[in-house]
Amino acid sequence: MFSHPGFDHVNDESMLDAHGSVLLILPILGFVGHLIYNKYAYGISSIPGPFFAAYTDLSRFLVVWGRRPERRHVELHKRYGPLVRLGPNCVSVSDPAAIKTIYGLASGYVKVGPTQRRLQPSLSRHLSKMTKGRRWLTTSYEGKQSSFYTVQQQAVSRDGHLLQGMFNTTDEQYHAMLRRAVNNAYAMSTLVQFEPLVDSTTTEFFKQLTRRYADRSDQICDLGEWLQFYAFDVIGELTFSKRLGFVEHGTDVDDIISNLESALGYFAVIGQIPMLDKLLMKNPIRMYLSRWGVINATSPVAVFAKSRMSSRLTGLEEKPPGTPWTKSSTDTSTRRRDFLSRFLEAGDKDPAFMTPERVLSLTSANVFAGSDTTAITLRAIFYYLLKNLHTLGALRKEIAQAETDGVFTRDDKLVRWAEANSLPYLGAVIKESLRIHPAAGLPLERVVPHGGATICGRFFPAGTIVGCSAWTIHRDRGVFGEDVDVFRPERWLEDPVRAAEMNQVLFSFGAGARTCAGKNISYLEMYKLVPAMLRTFDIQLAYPEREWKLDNRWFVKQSEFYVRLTTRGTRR
Ligand code: HEM
Repeated sequence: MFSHPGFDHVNDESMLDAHGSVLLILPILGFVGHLIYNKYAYGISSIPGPFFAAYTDLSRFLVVWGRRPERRHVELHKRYGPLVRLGPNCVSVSDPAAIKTIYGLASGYVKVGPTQRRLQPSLSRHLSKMTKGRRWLTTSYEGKQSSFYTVQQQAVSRDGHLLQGMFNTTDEQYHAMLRRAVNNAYAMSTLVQFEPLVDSTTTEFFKQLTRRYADRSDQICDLGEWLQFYAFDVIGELTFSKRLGFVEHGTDVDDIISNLESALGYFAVIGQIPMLDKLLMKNPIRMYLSRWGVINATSPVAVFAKSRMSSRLTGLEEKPPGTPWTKSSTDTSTRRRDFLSRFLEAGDKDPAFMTPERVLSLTSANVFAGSDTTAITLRAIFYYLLKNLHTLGALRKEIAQAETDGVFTRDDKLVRWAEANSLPYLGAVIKESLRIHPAAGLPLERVVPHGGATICGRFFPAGTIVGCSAWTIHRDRGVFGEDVDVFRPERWLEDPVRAAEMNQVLFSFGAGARTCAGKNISYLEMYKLVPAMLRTFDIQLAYPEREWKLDNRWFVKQSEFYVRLTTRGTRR
């Protein structure tokens, strides 16, 4: 056979070129195929949304990365209507009527969410036969795949053991048992017993503000930061009977605020592409290094909660997870009626279920879910009052009237819960602040249950991630009125029927089985602090022409909220 060396060379080169091209083209084809699959395989291709959102979760990842997703979500719903596709398998819903459907007690929507491919049922059944039901090949929406909420489960010990708390657990049965065991601690009827714990922090808070800022023309107070110190110390008092020292020292004790902030930023962004969590925070190598003591992967919140609990309990550090701890029998503080003592009582009733680790998870959940959120709402209350001076005037008038009527019975300027509760305008201010600036700034994701569901007249296959965000729900003009962008507490007082309707869809605390456990506690804090603060100080914006800054890392945190303080009446 004739063969010319030059030709061989040419053939080799073209073979190589062909191989190279195939190697290049195959991944491109795979990638394009993957994008097209994303667009059509989830059965929601007709839901409108930004172009790239249908093809890749990178789209919503970048929106959250930009730190103002709540603003973007409001814009998107204005443009596309009540249903917006945020990702290949993720839909944001802004119709208030959908709250009942998605979050209703018997709705069957849960916090578990798939990130792996969800196959159409027929294809899934077929593949299941082919693979003899092996799950890893036939990914379904059931099971414990990573999701927005599992990203938030953090390591509780160096061995990488994850803490399943009330807020972040995706096991609904476990959640129901946990919540049932401690529901009493959060009940309205226990609030009165918590009052002294709130009062002691409030007294210290006013003492520090007076000493550092009041009546000093050279001193500007970062009220936003101080309200955060306050909220953290209150949660410390309520949970551990131990103020954590934020207010006394005017500083971020043990860097817990900044640590929590970083964690929240991570949860928000990585929660959009949850499988990244396995490469980053829950990377097996990272966990391995932690087990070997090279790094420490334990969550700062868990470390913080553990160290606060250690003075009340012995043997916490040494025992492996799951073994009971012993209460220090000589420590009378265990009898205090704070959250920890209530959780421990639940442990006495059912030691097999309420293990030390679960008590730790409950105390951590309080710190995680109850500090930043309350600080954010308190900031919103004061900021909007100061930006809308007529509302501040109306609230001051109500407080002055209560003063004249002898409603307030304490010798200091603090206000009892029952007294504050009798102030309707105060209630309206709090509700309006919760409406206009909800703490949680992302859709609260849930998974459409078996059989699929109809939302806003559209069918969604089982496994679709759907969620409402308070930021879009609260801008529904049908429910809240045409002036949704205006801070107007009066809307809550004008018409009782309308107010009841608004109350029904106020979504700041979520809804249904996973609604905020600490809602009553946060009302207790807000109802007590706001009138007491206004009775103690005159407050003015230091820079009335400036706006605060917002940063949405799951919770929409405000900064640059500066005020001047003047003491009212006689100093205490
Ligand atoms: C104004 C203050 C607060 C706001 C706006 C708020 C908001 C929320 C929201 C939106 C959820 C539901 C999250 C979801 O569905 O994914 C939630 C859950 C939760 N919150 Fe709050 N919260 C506040 C204060 C508190 C306080 C003070 C505590 C503790 C004392 C607390 C403890 C919890 C817990 C334990 C959960 C999980 C409930 C469950 O899944 O059963 N929160 N909160």
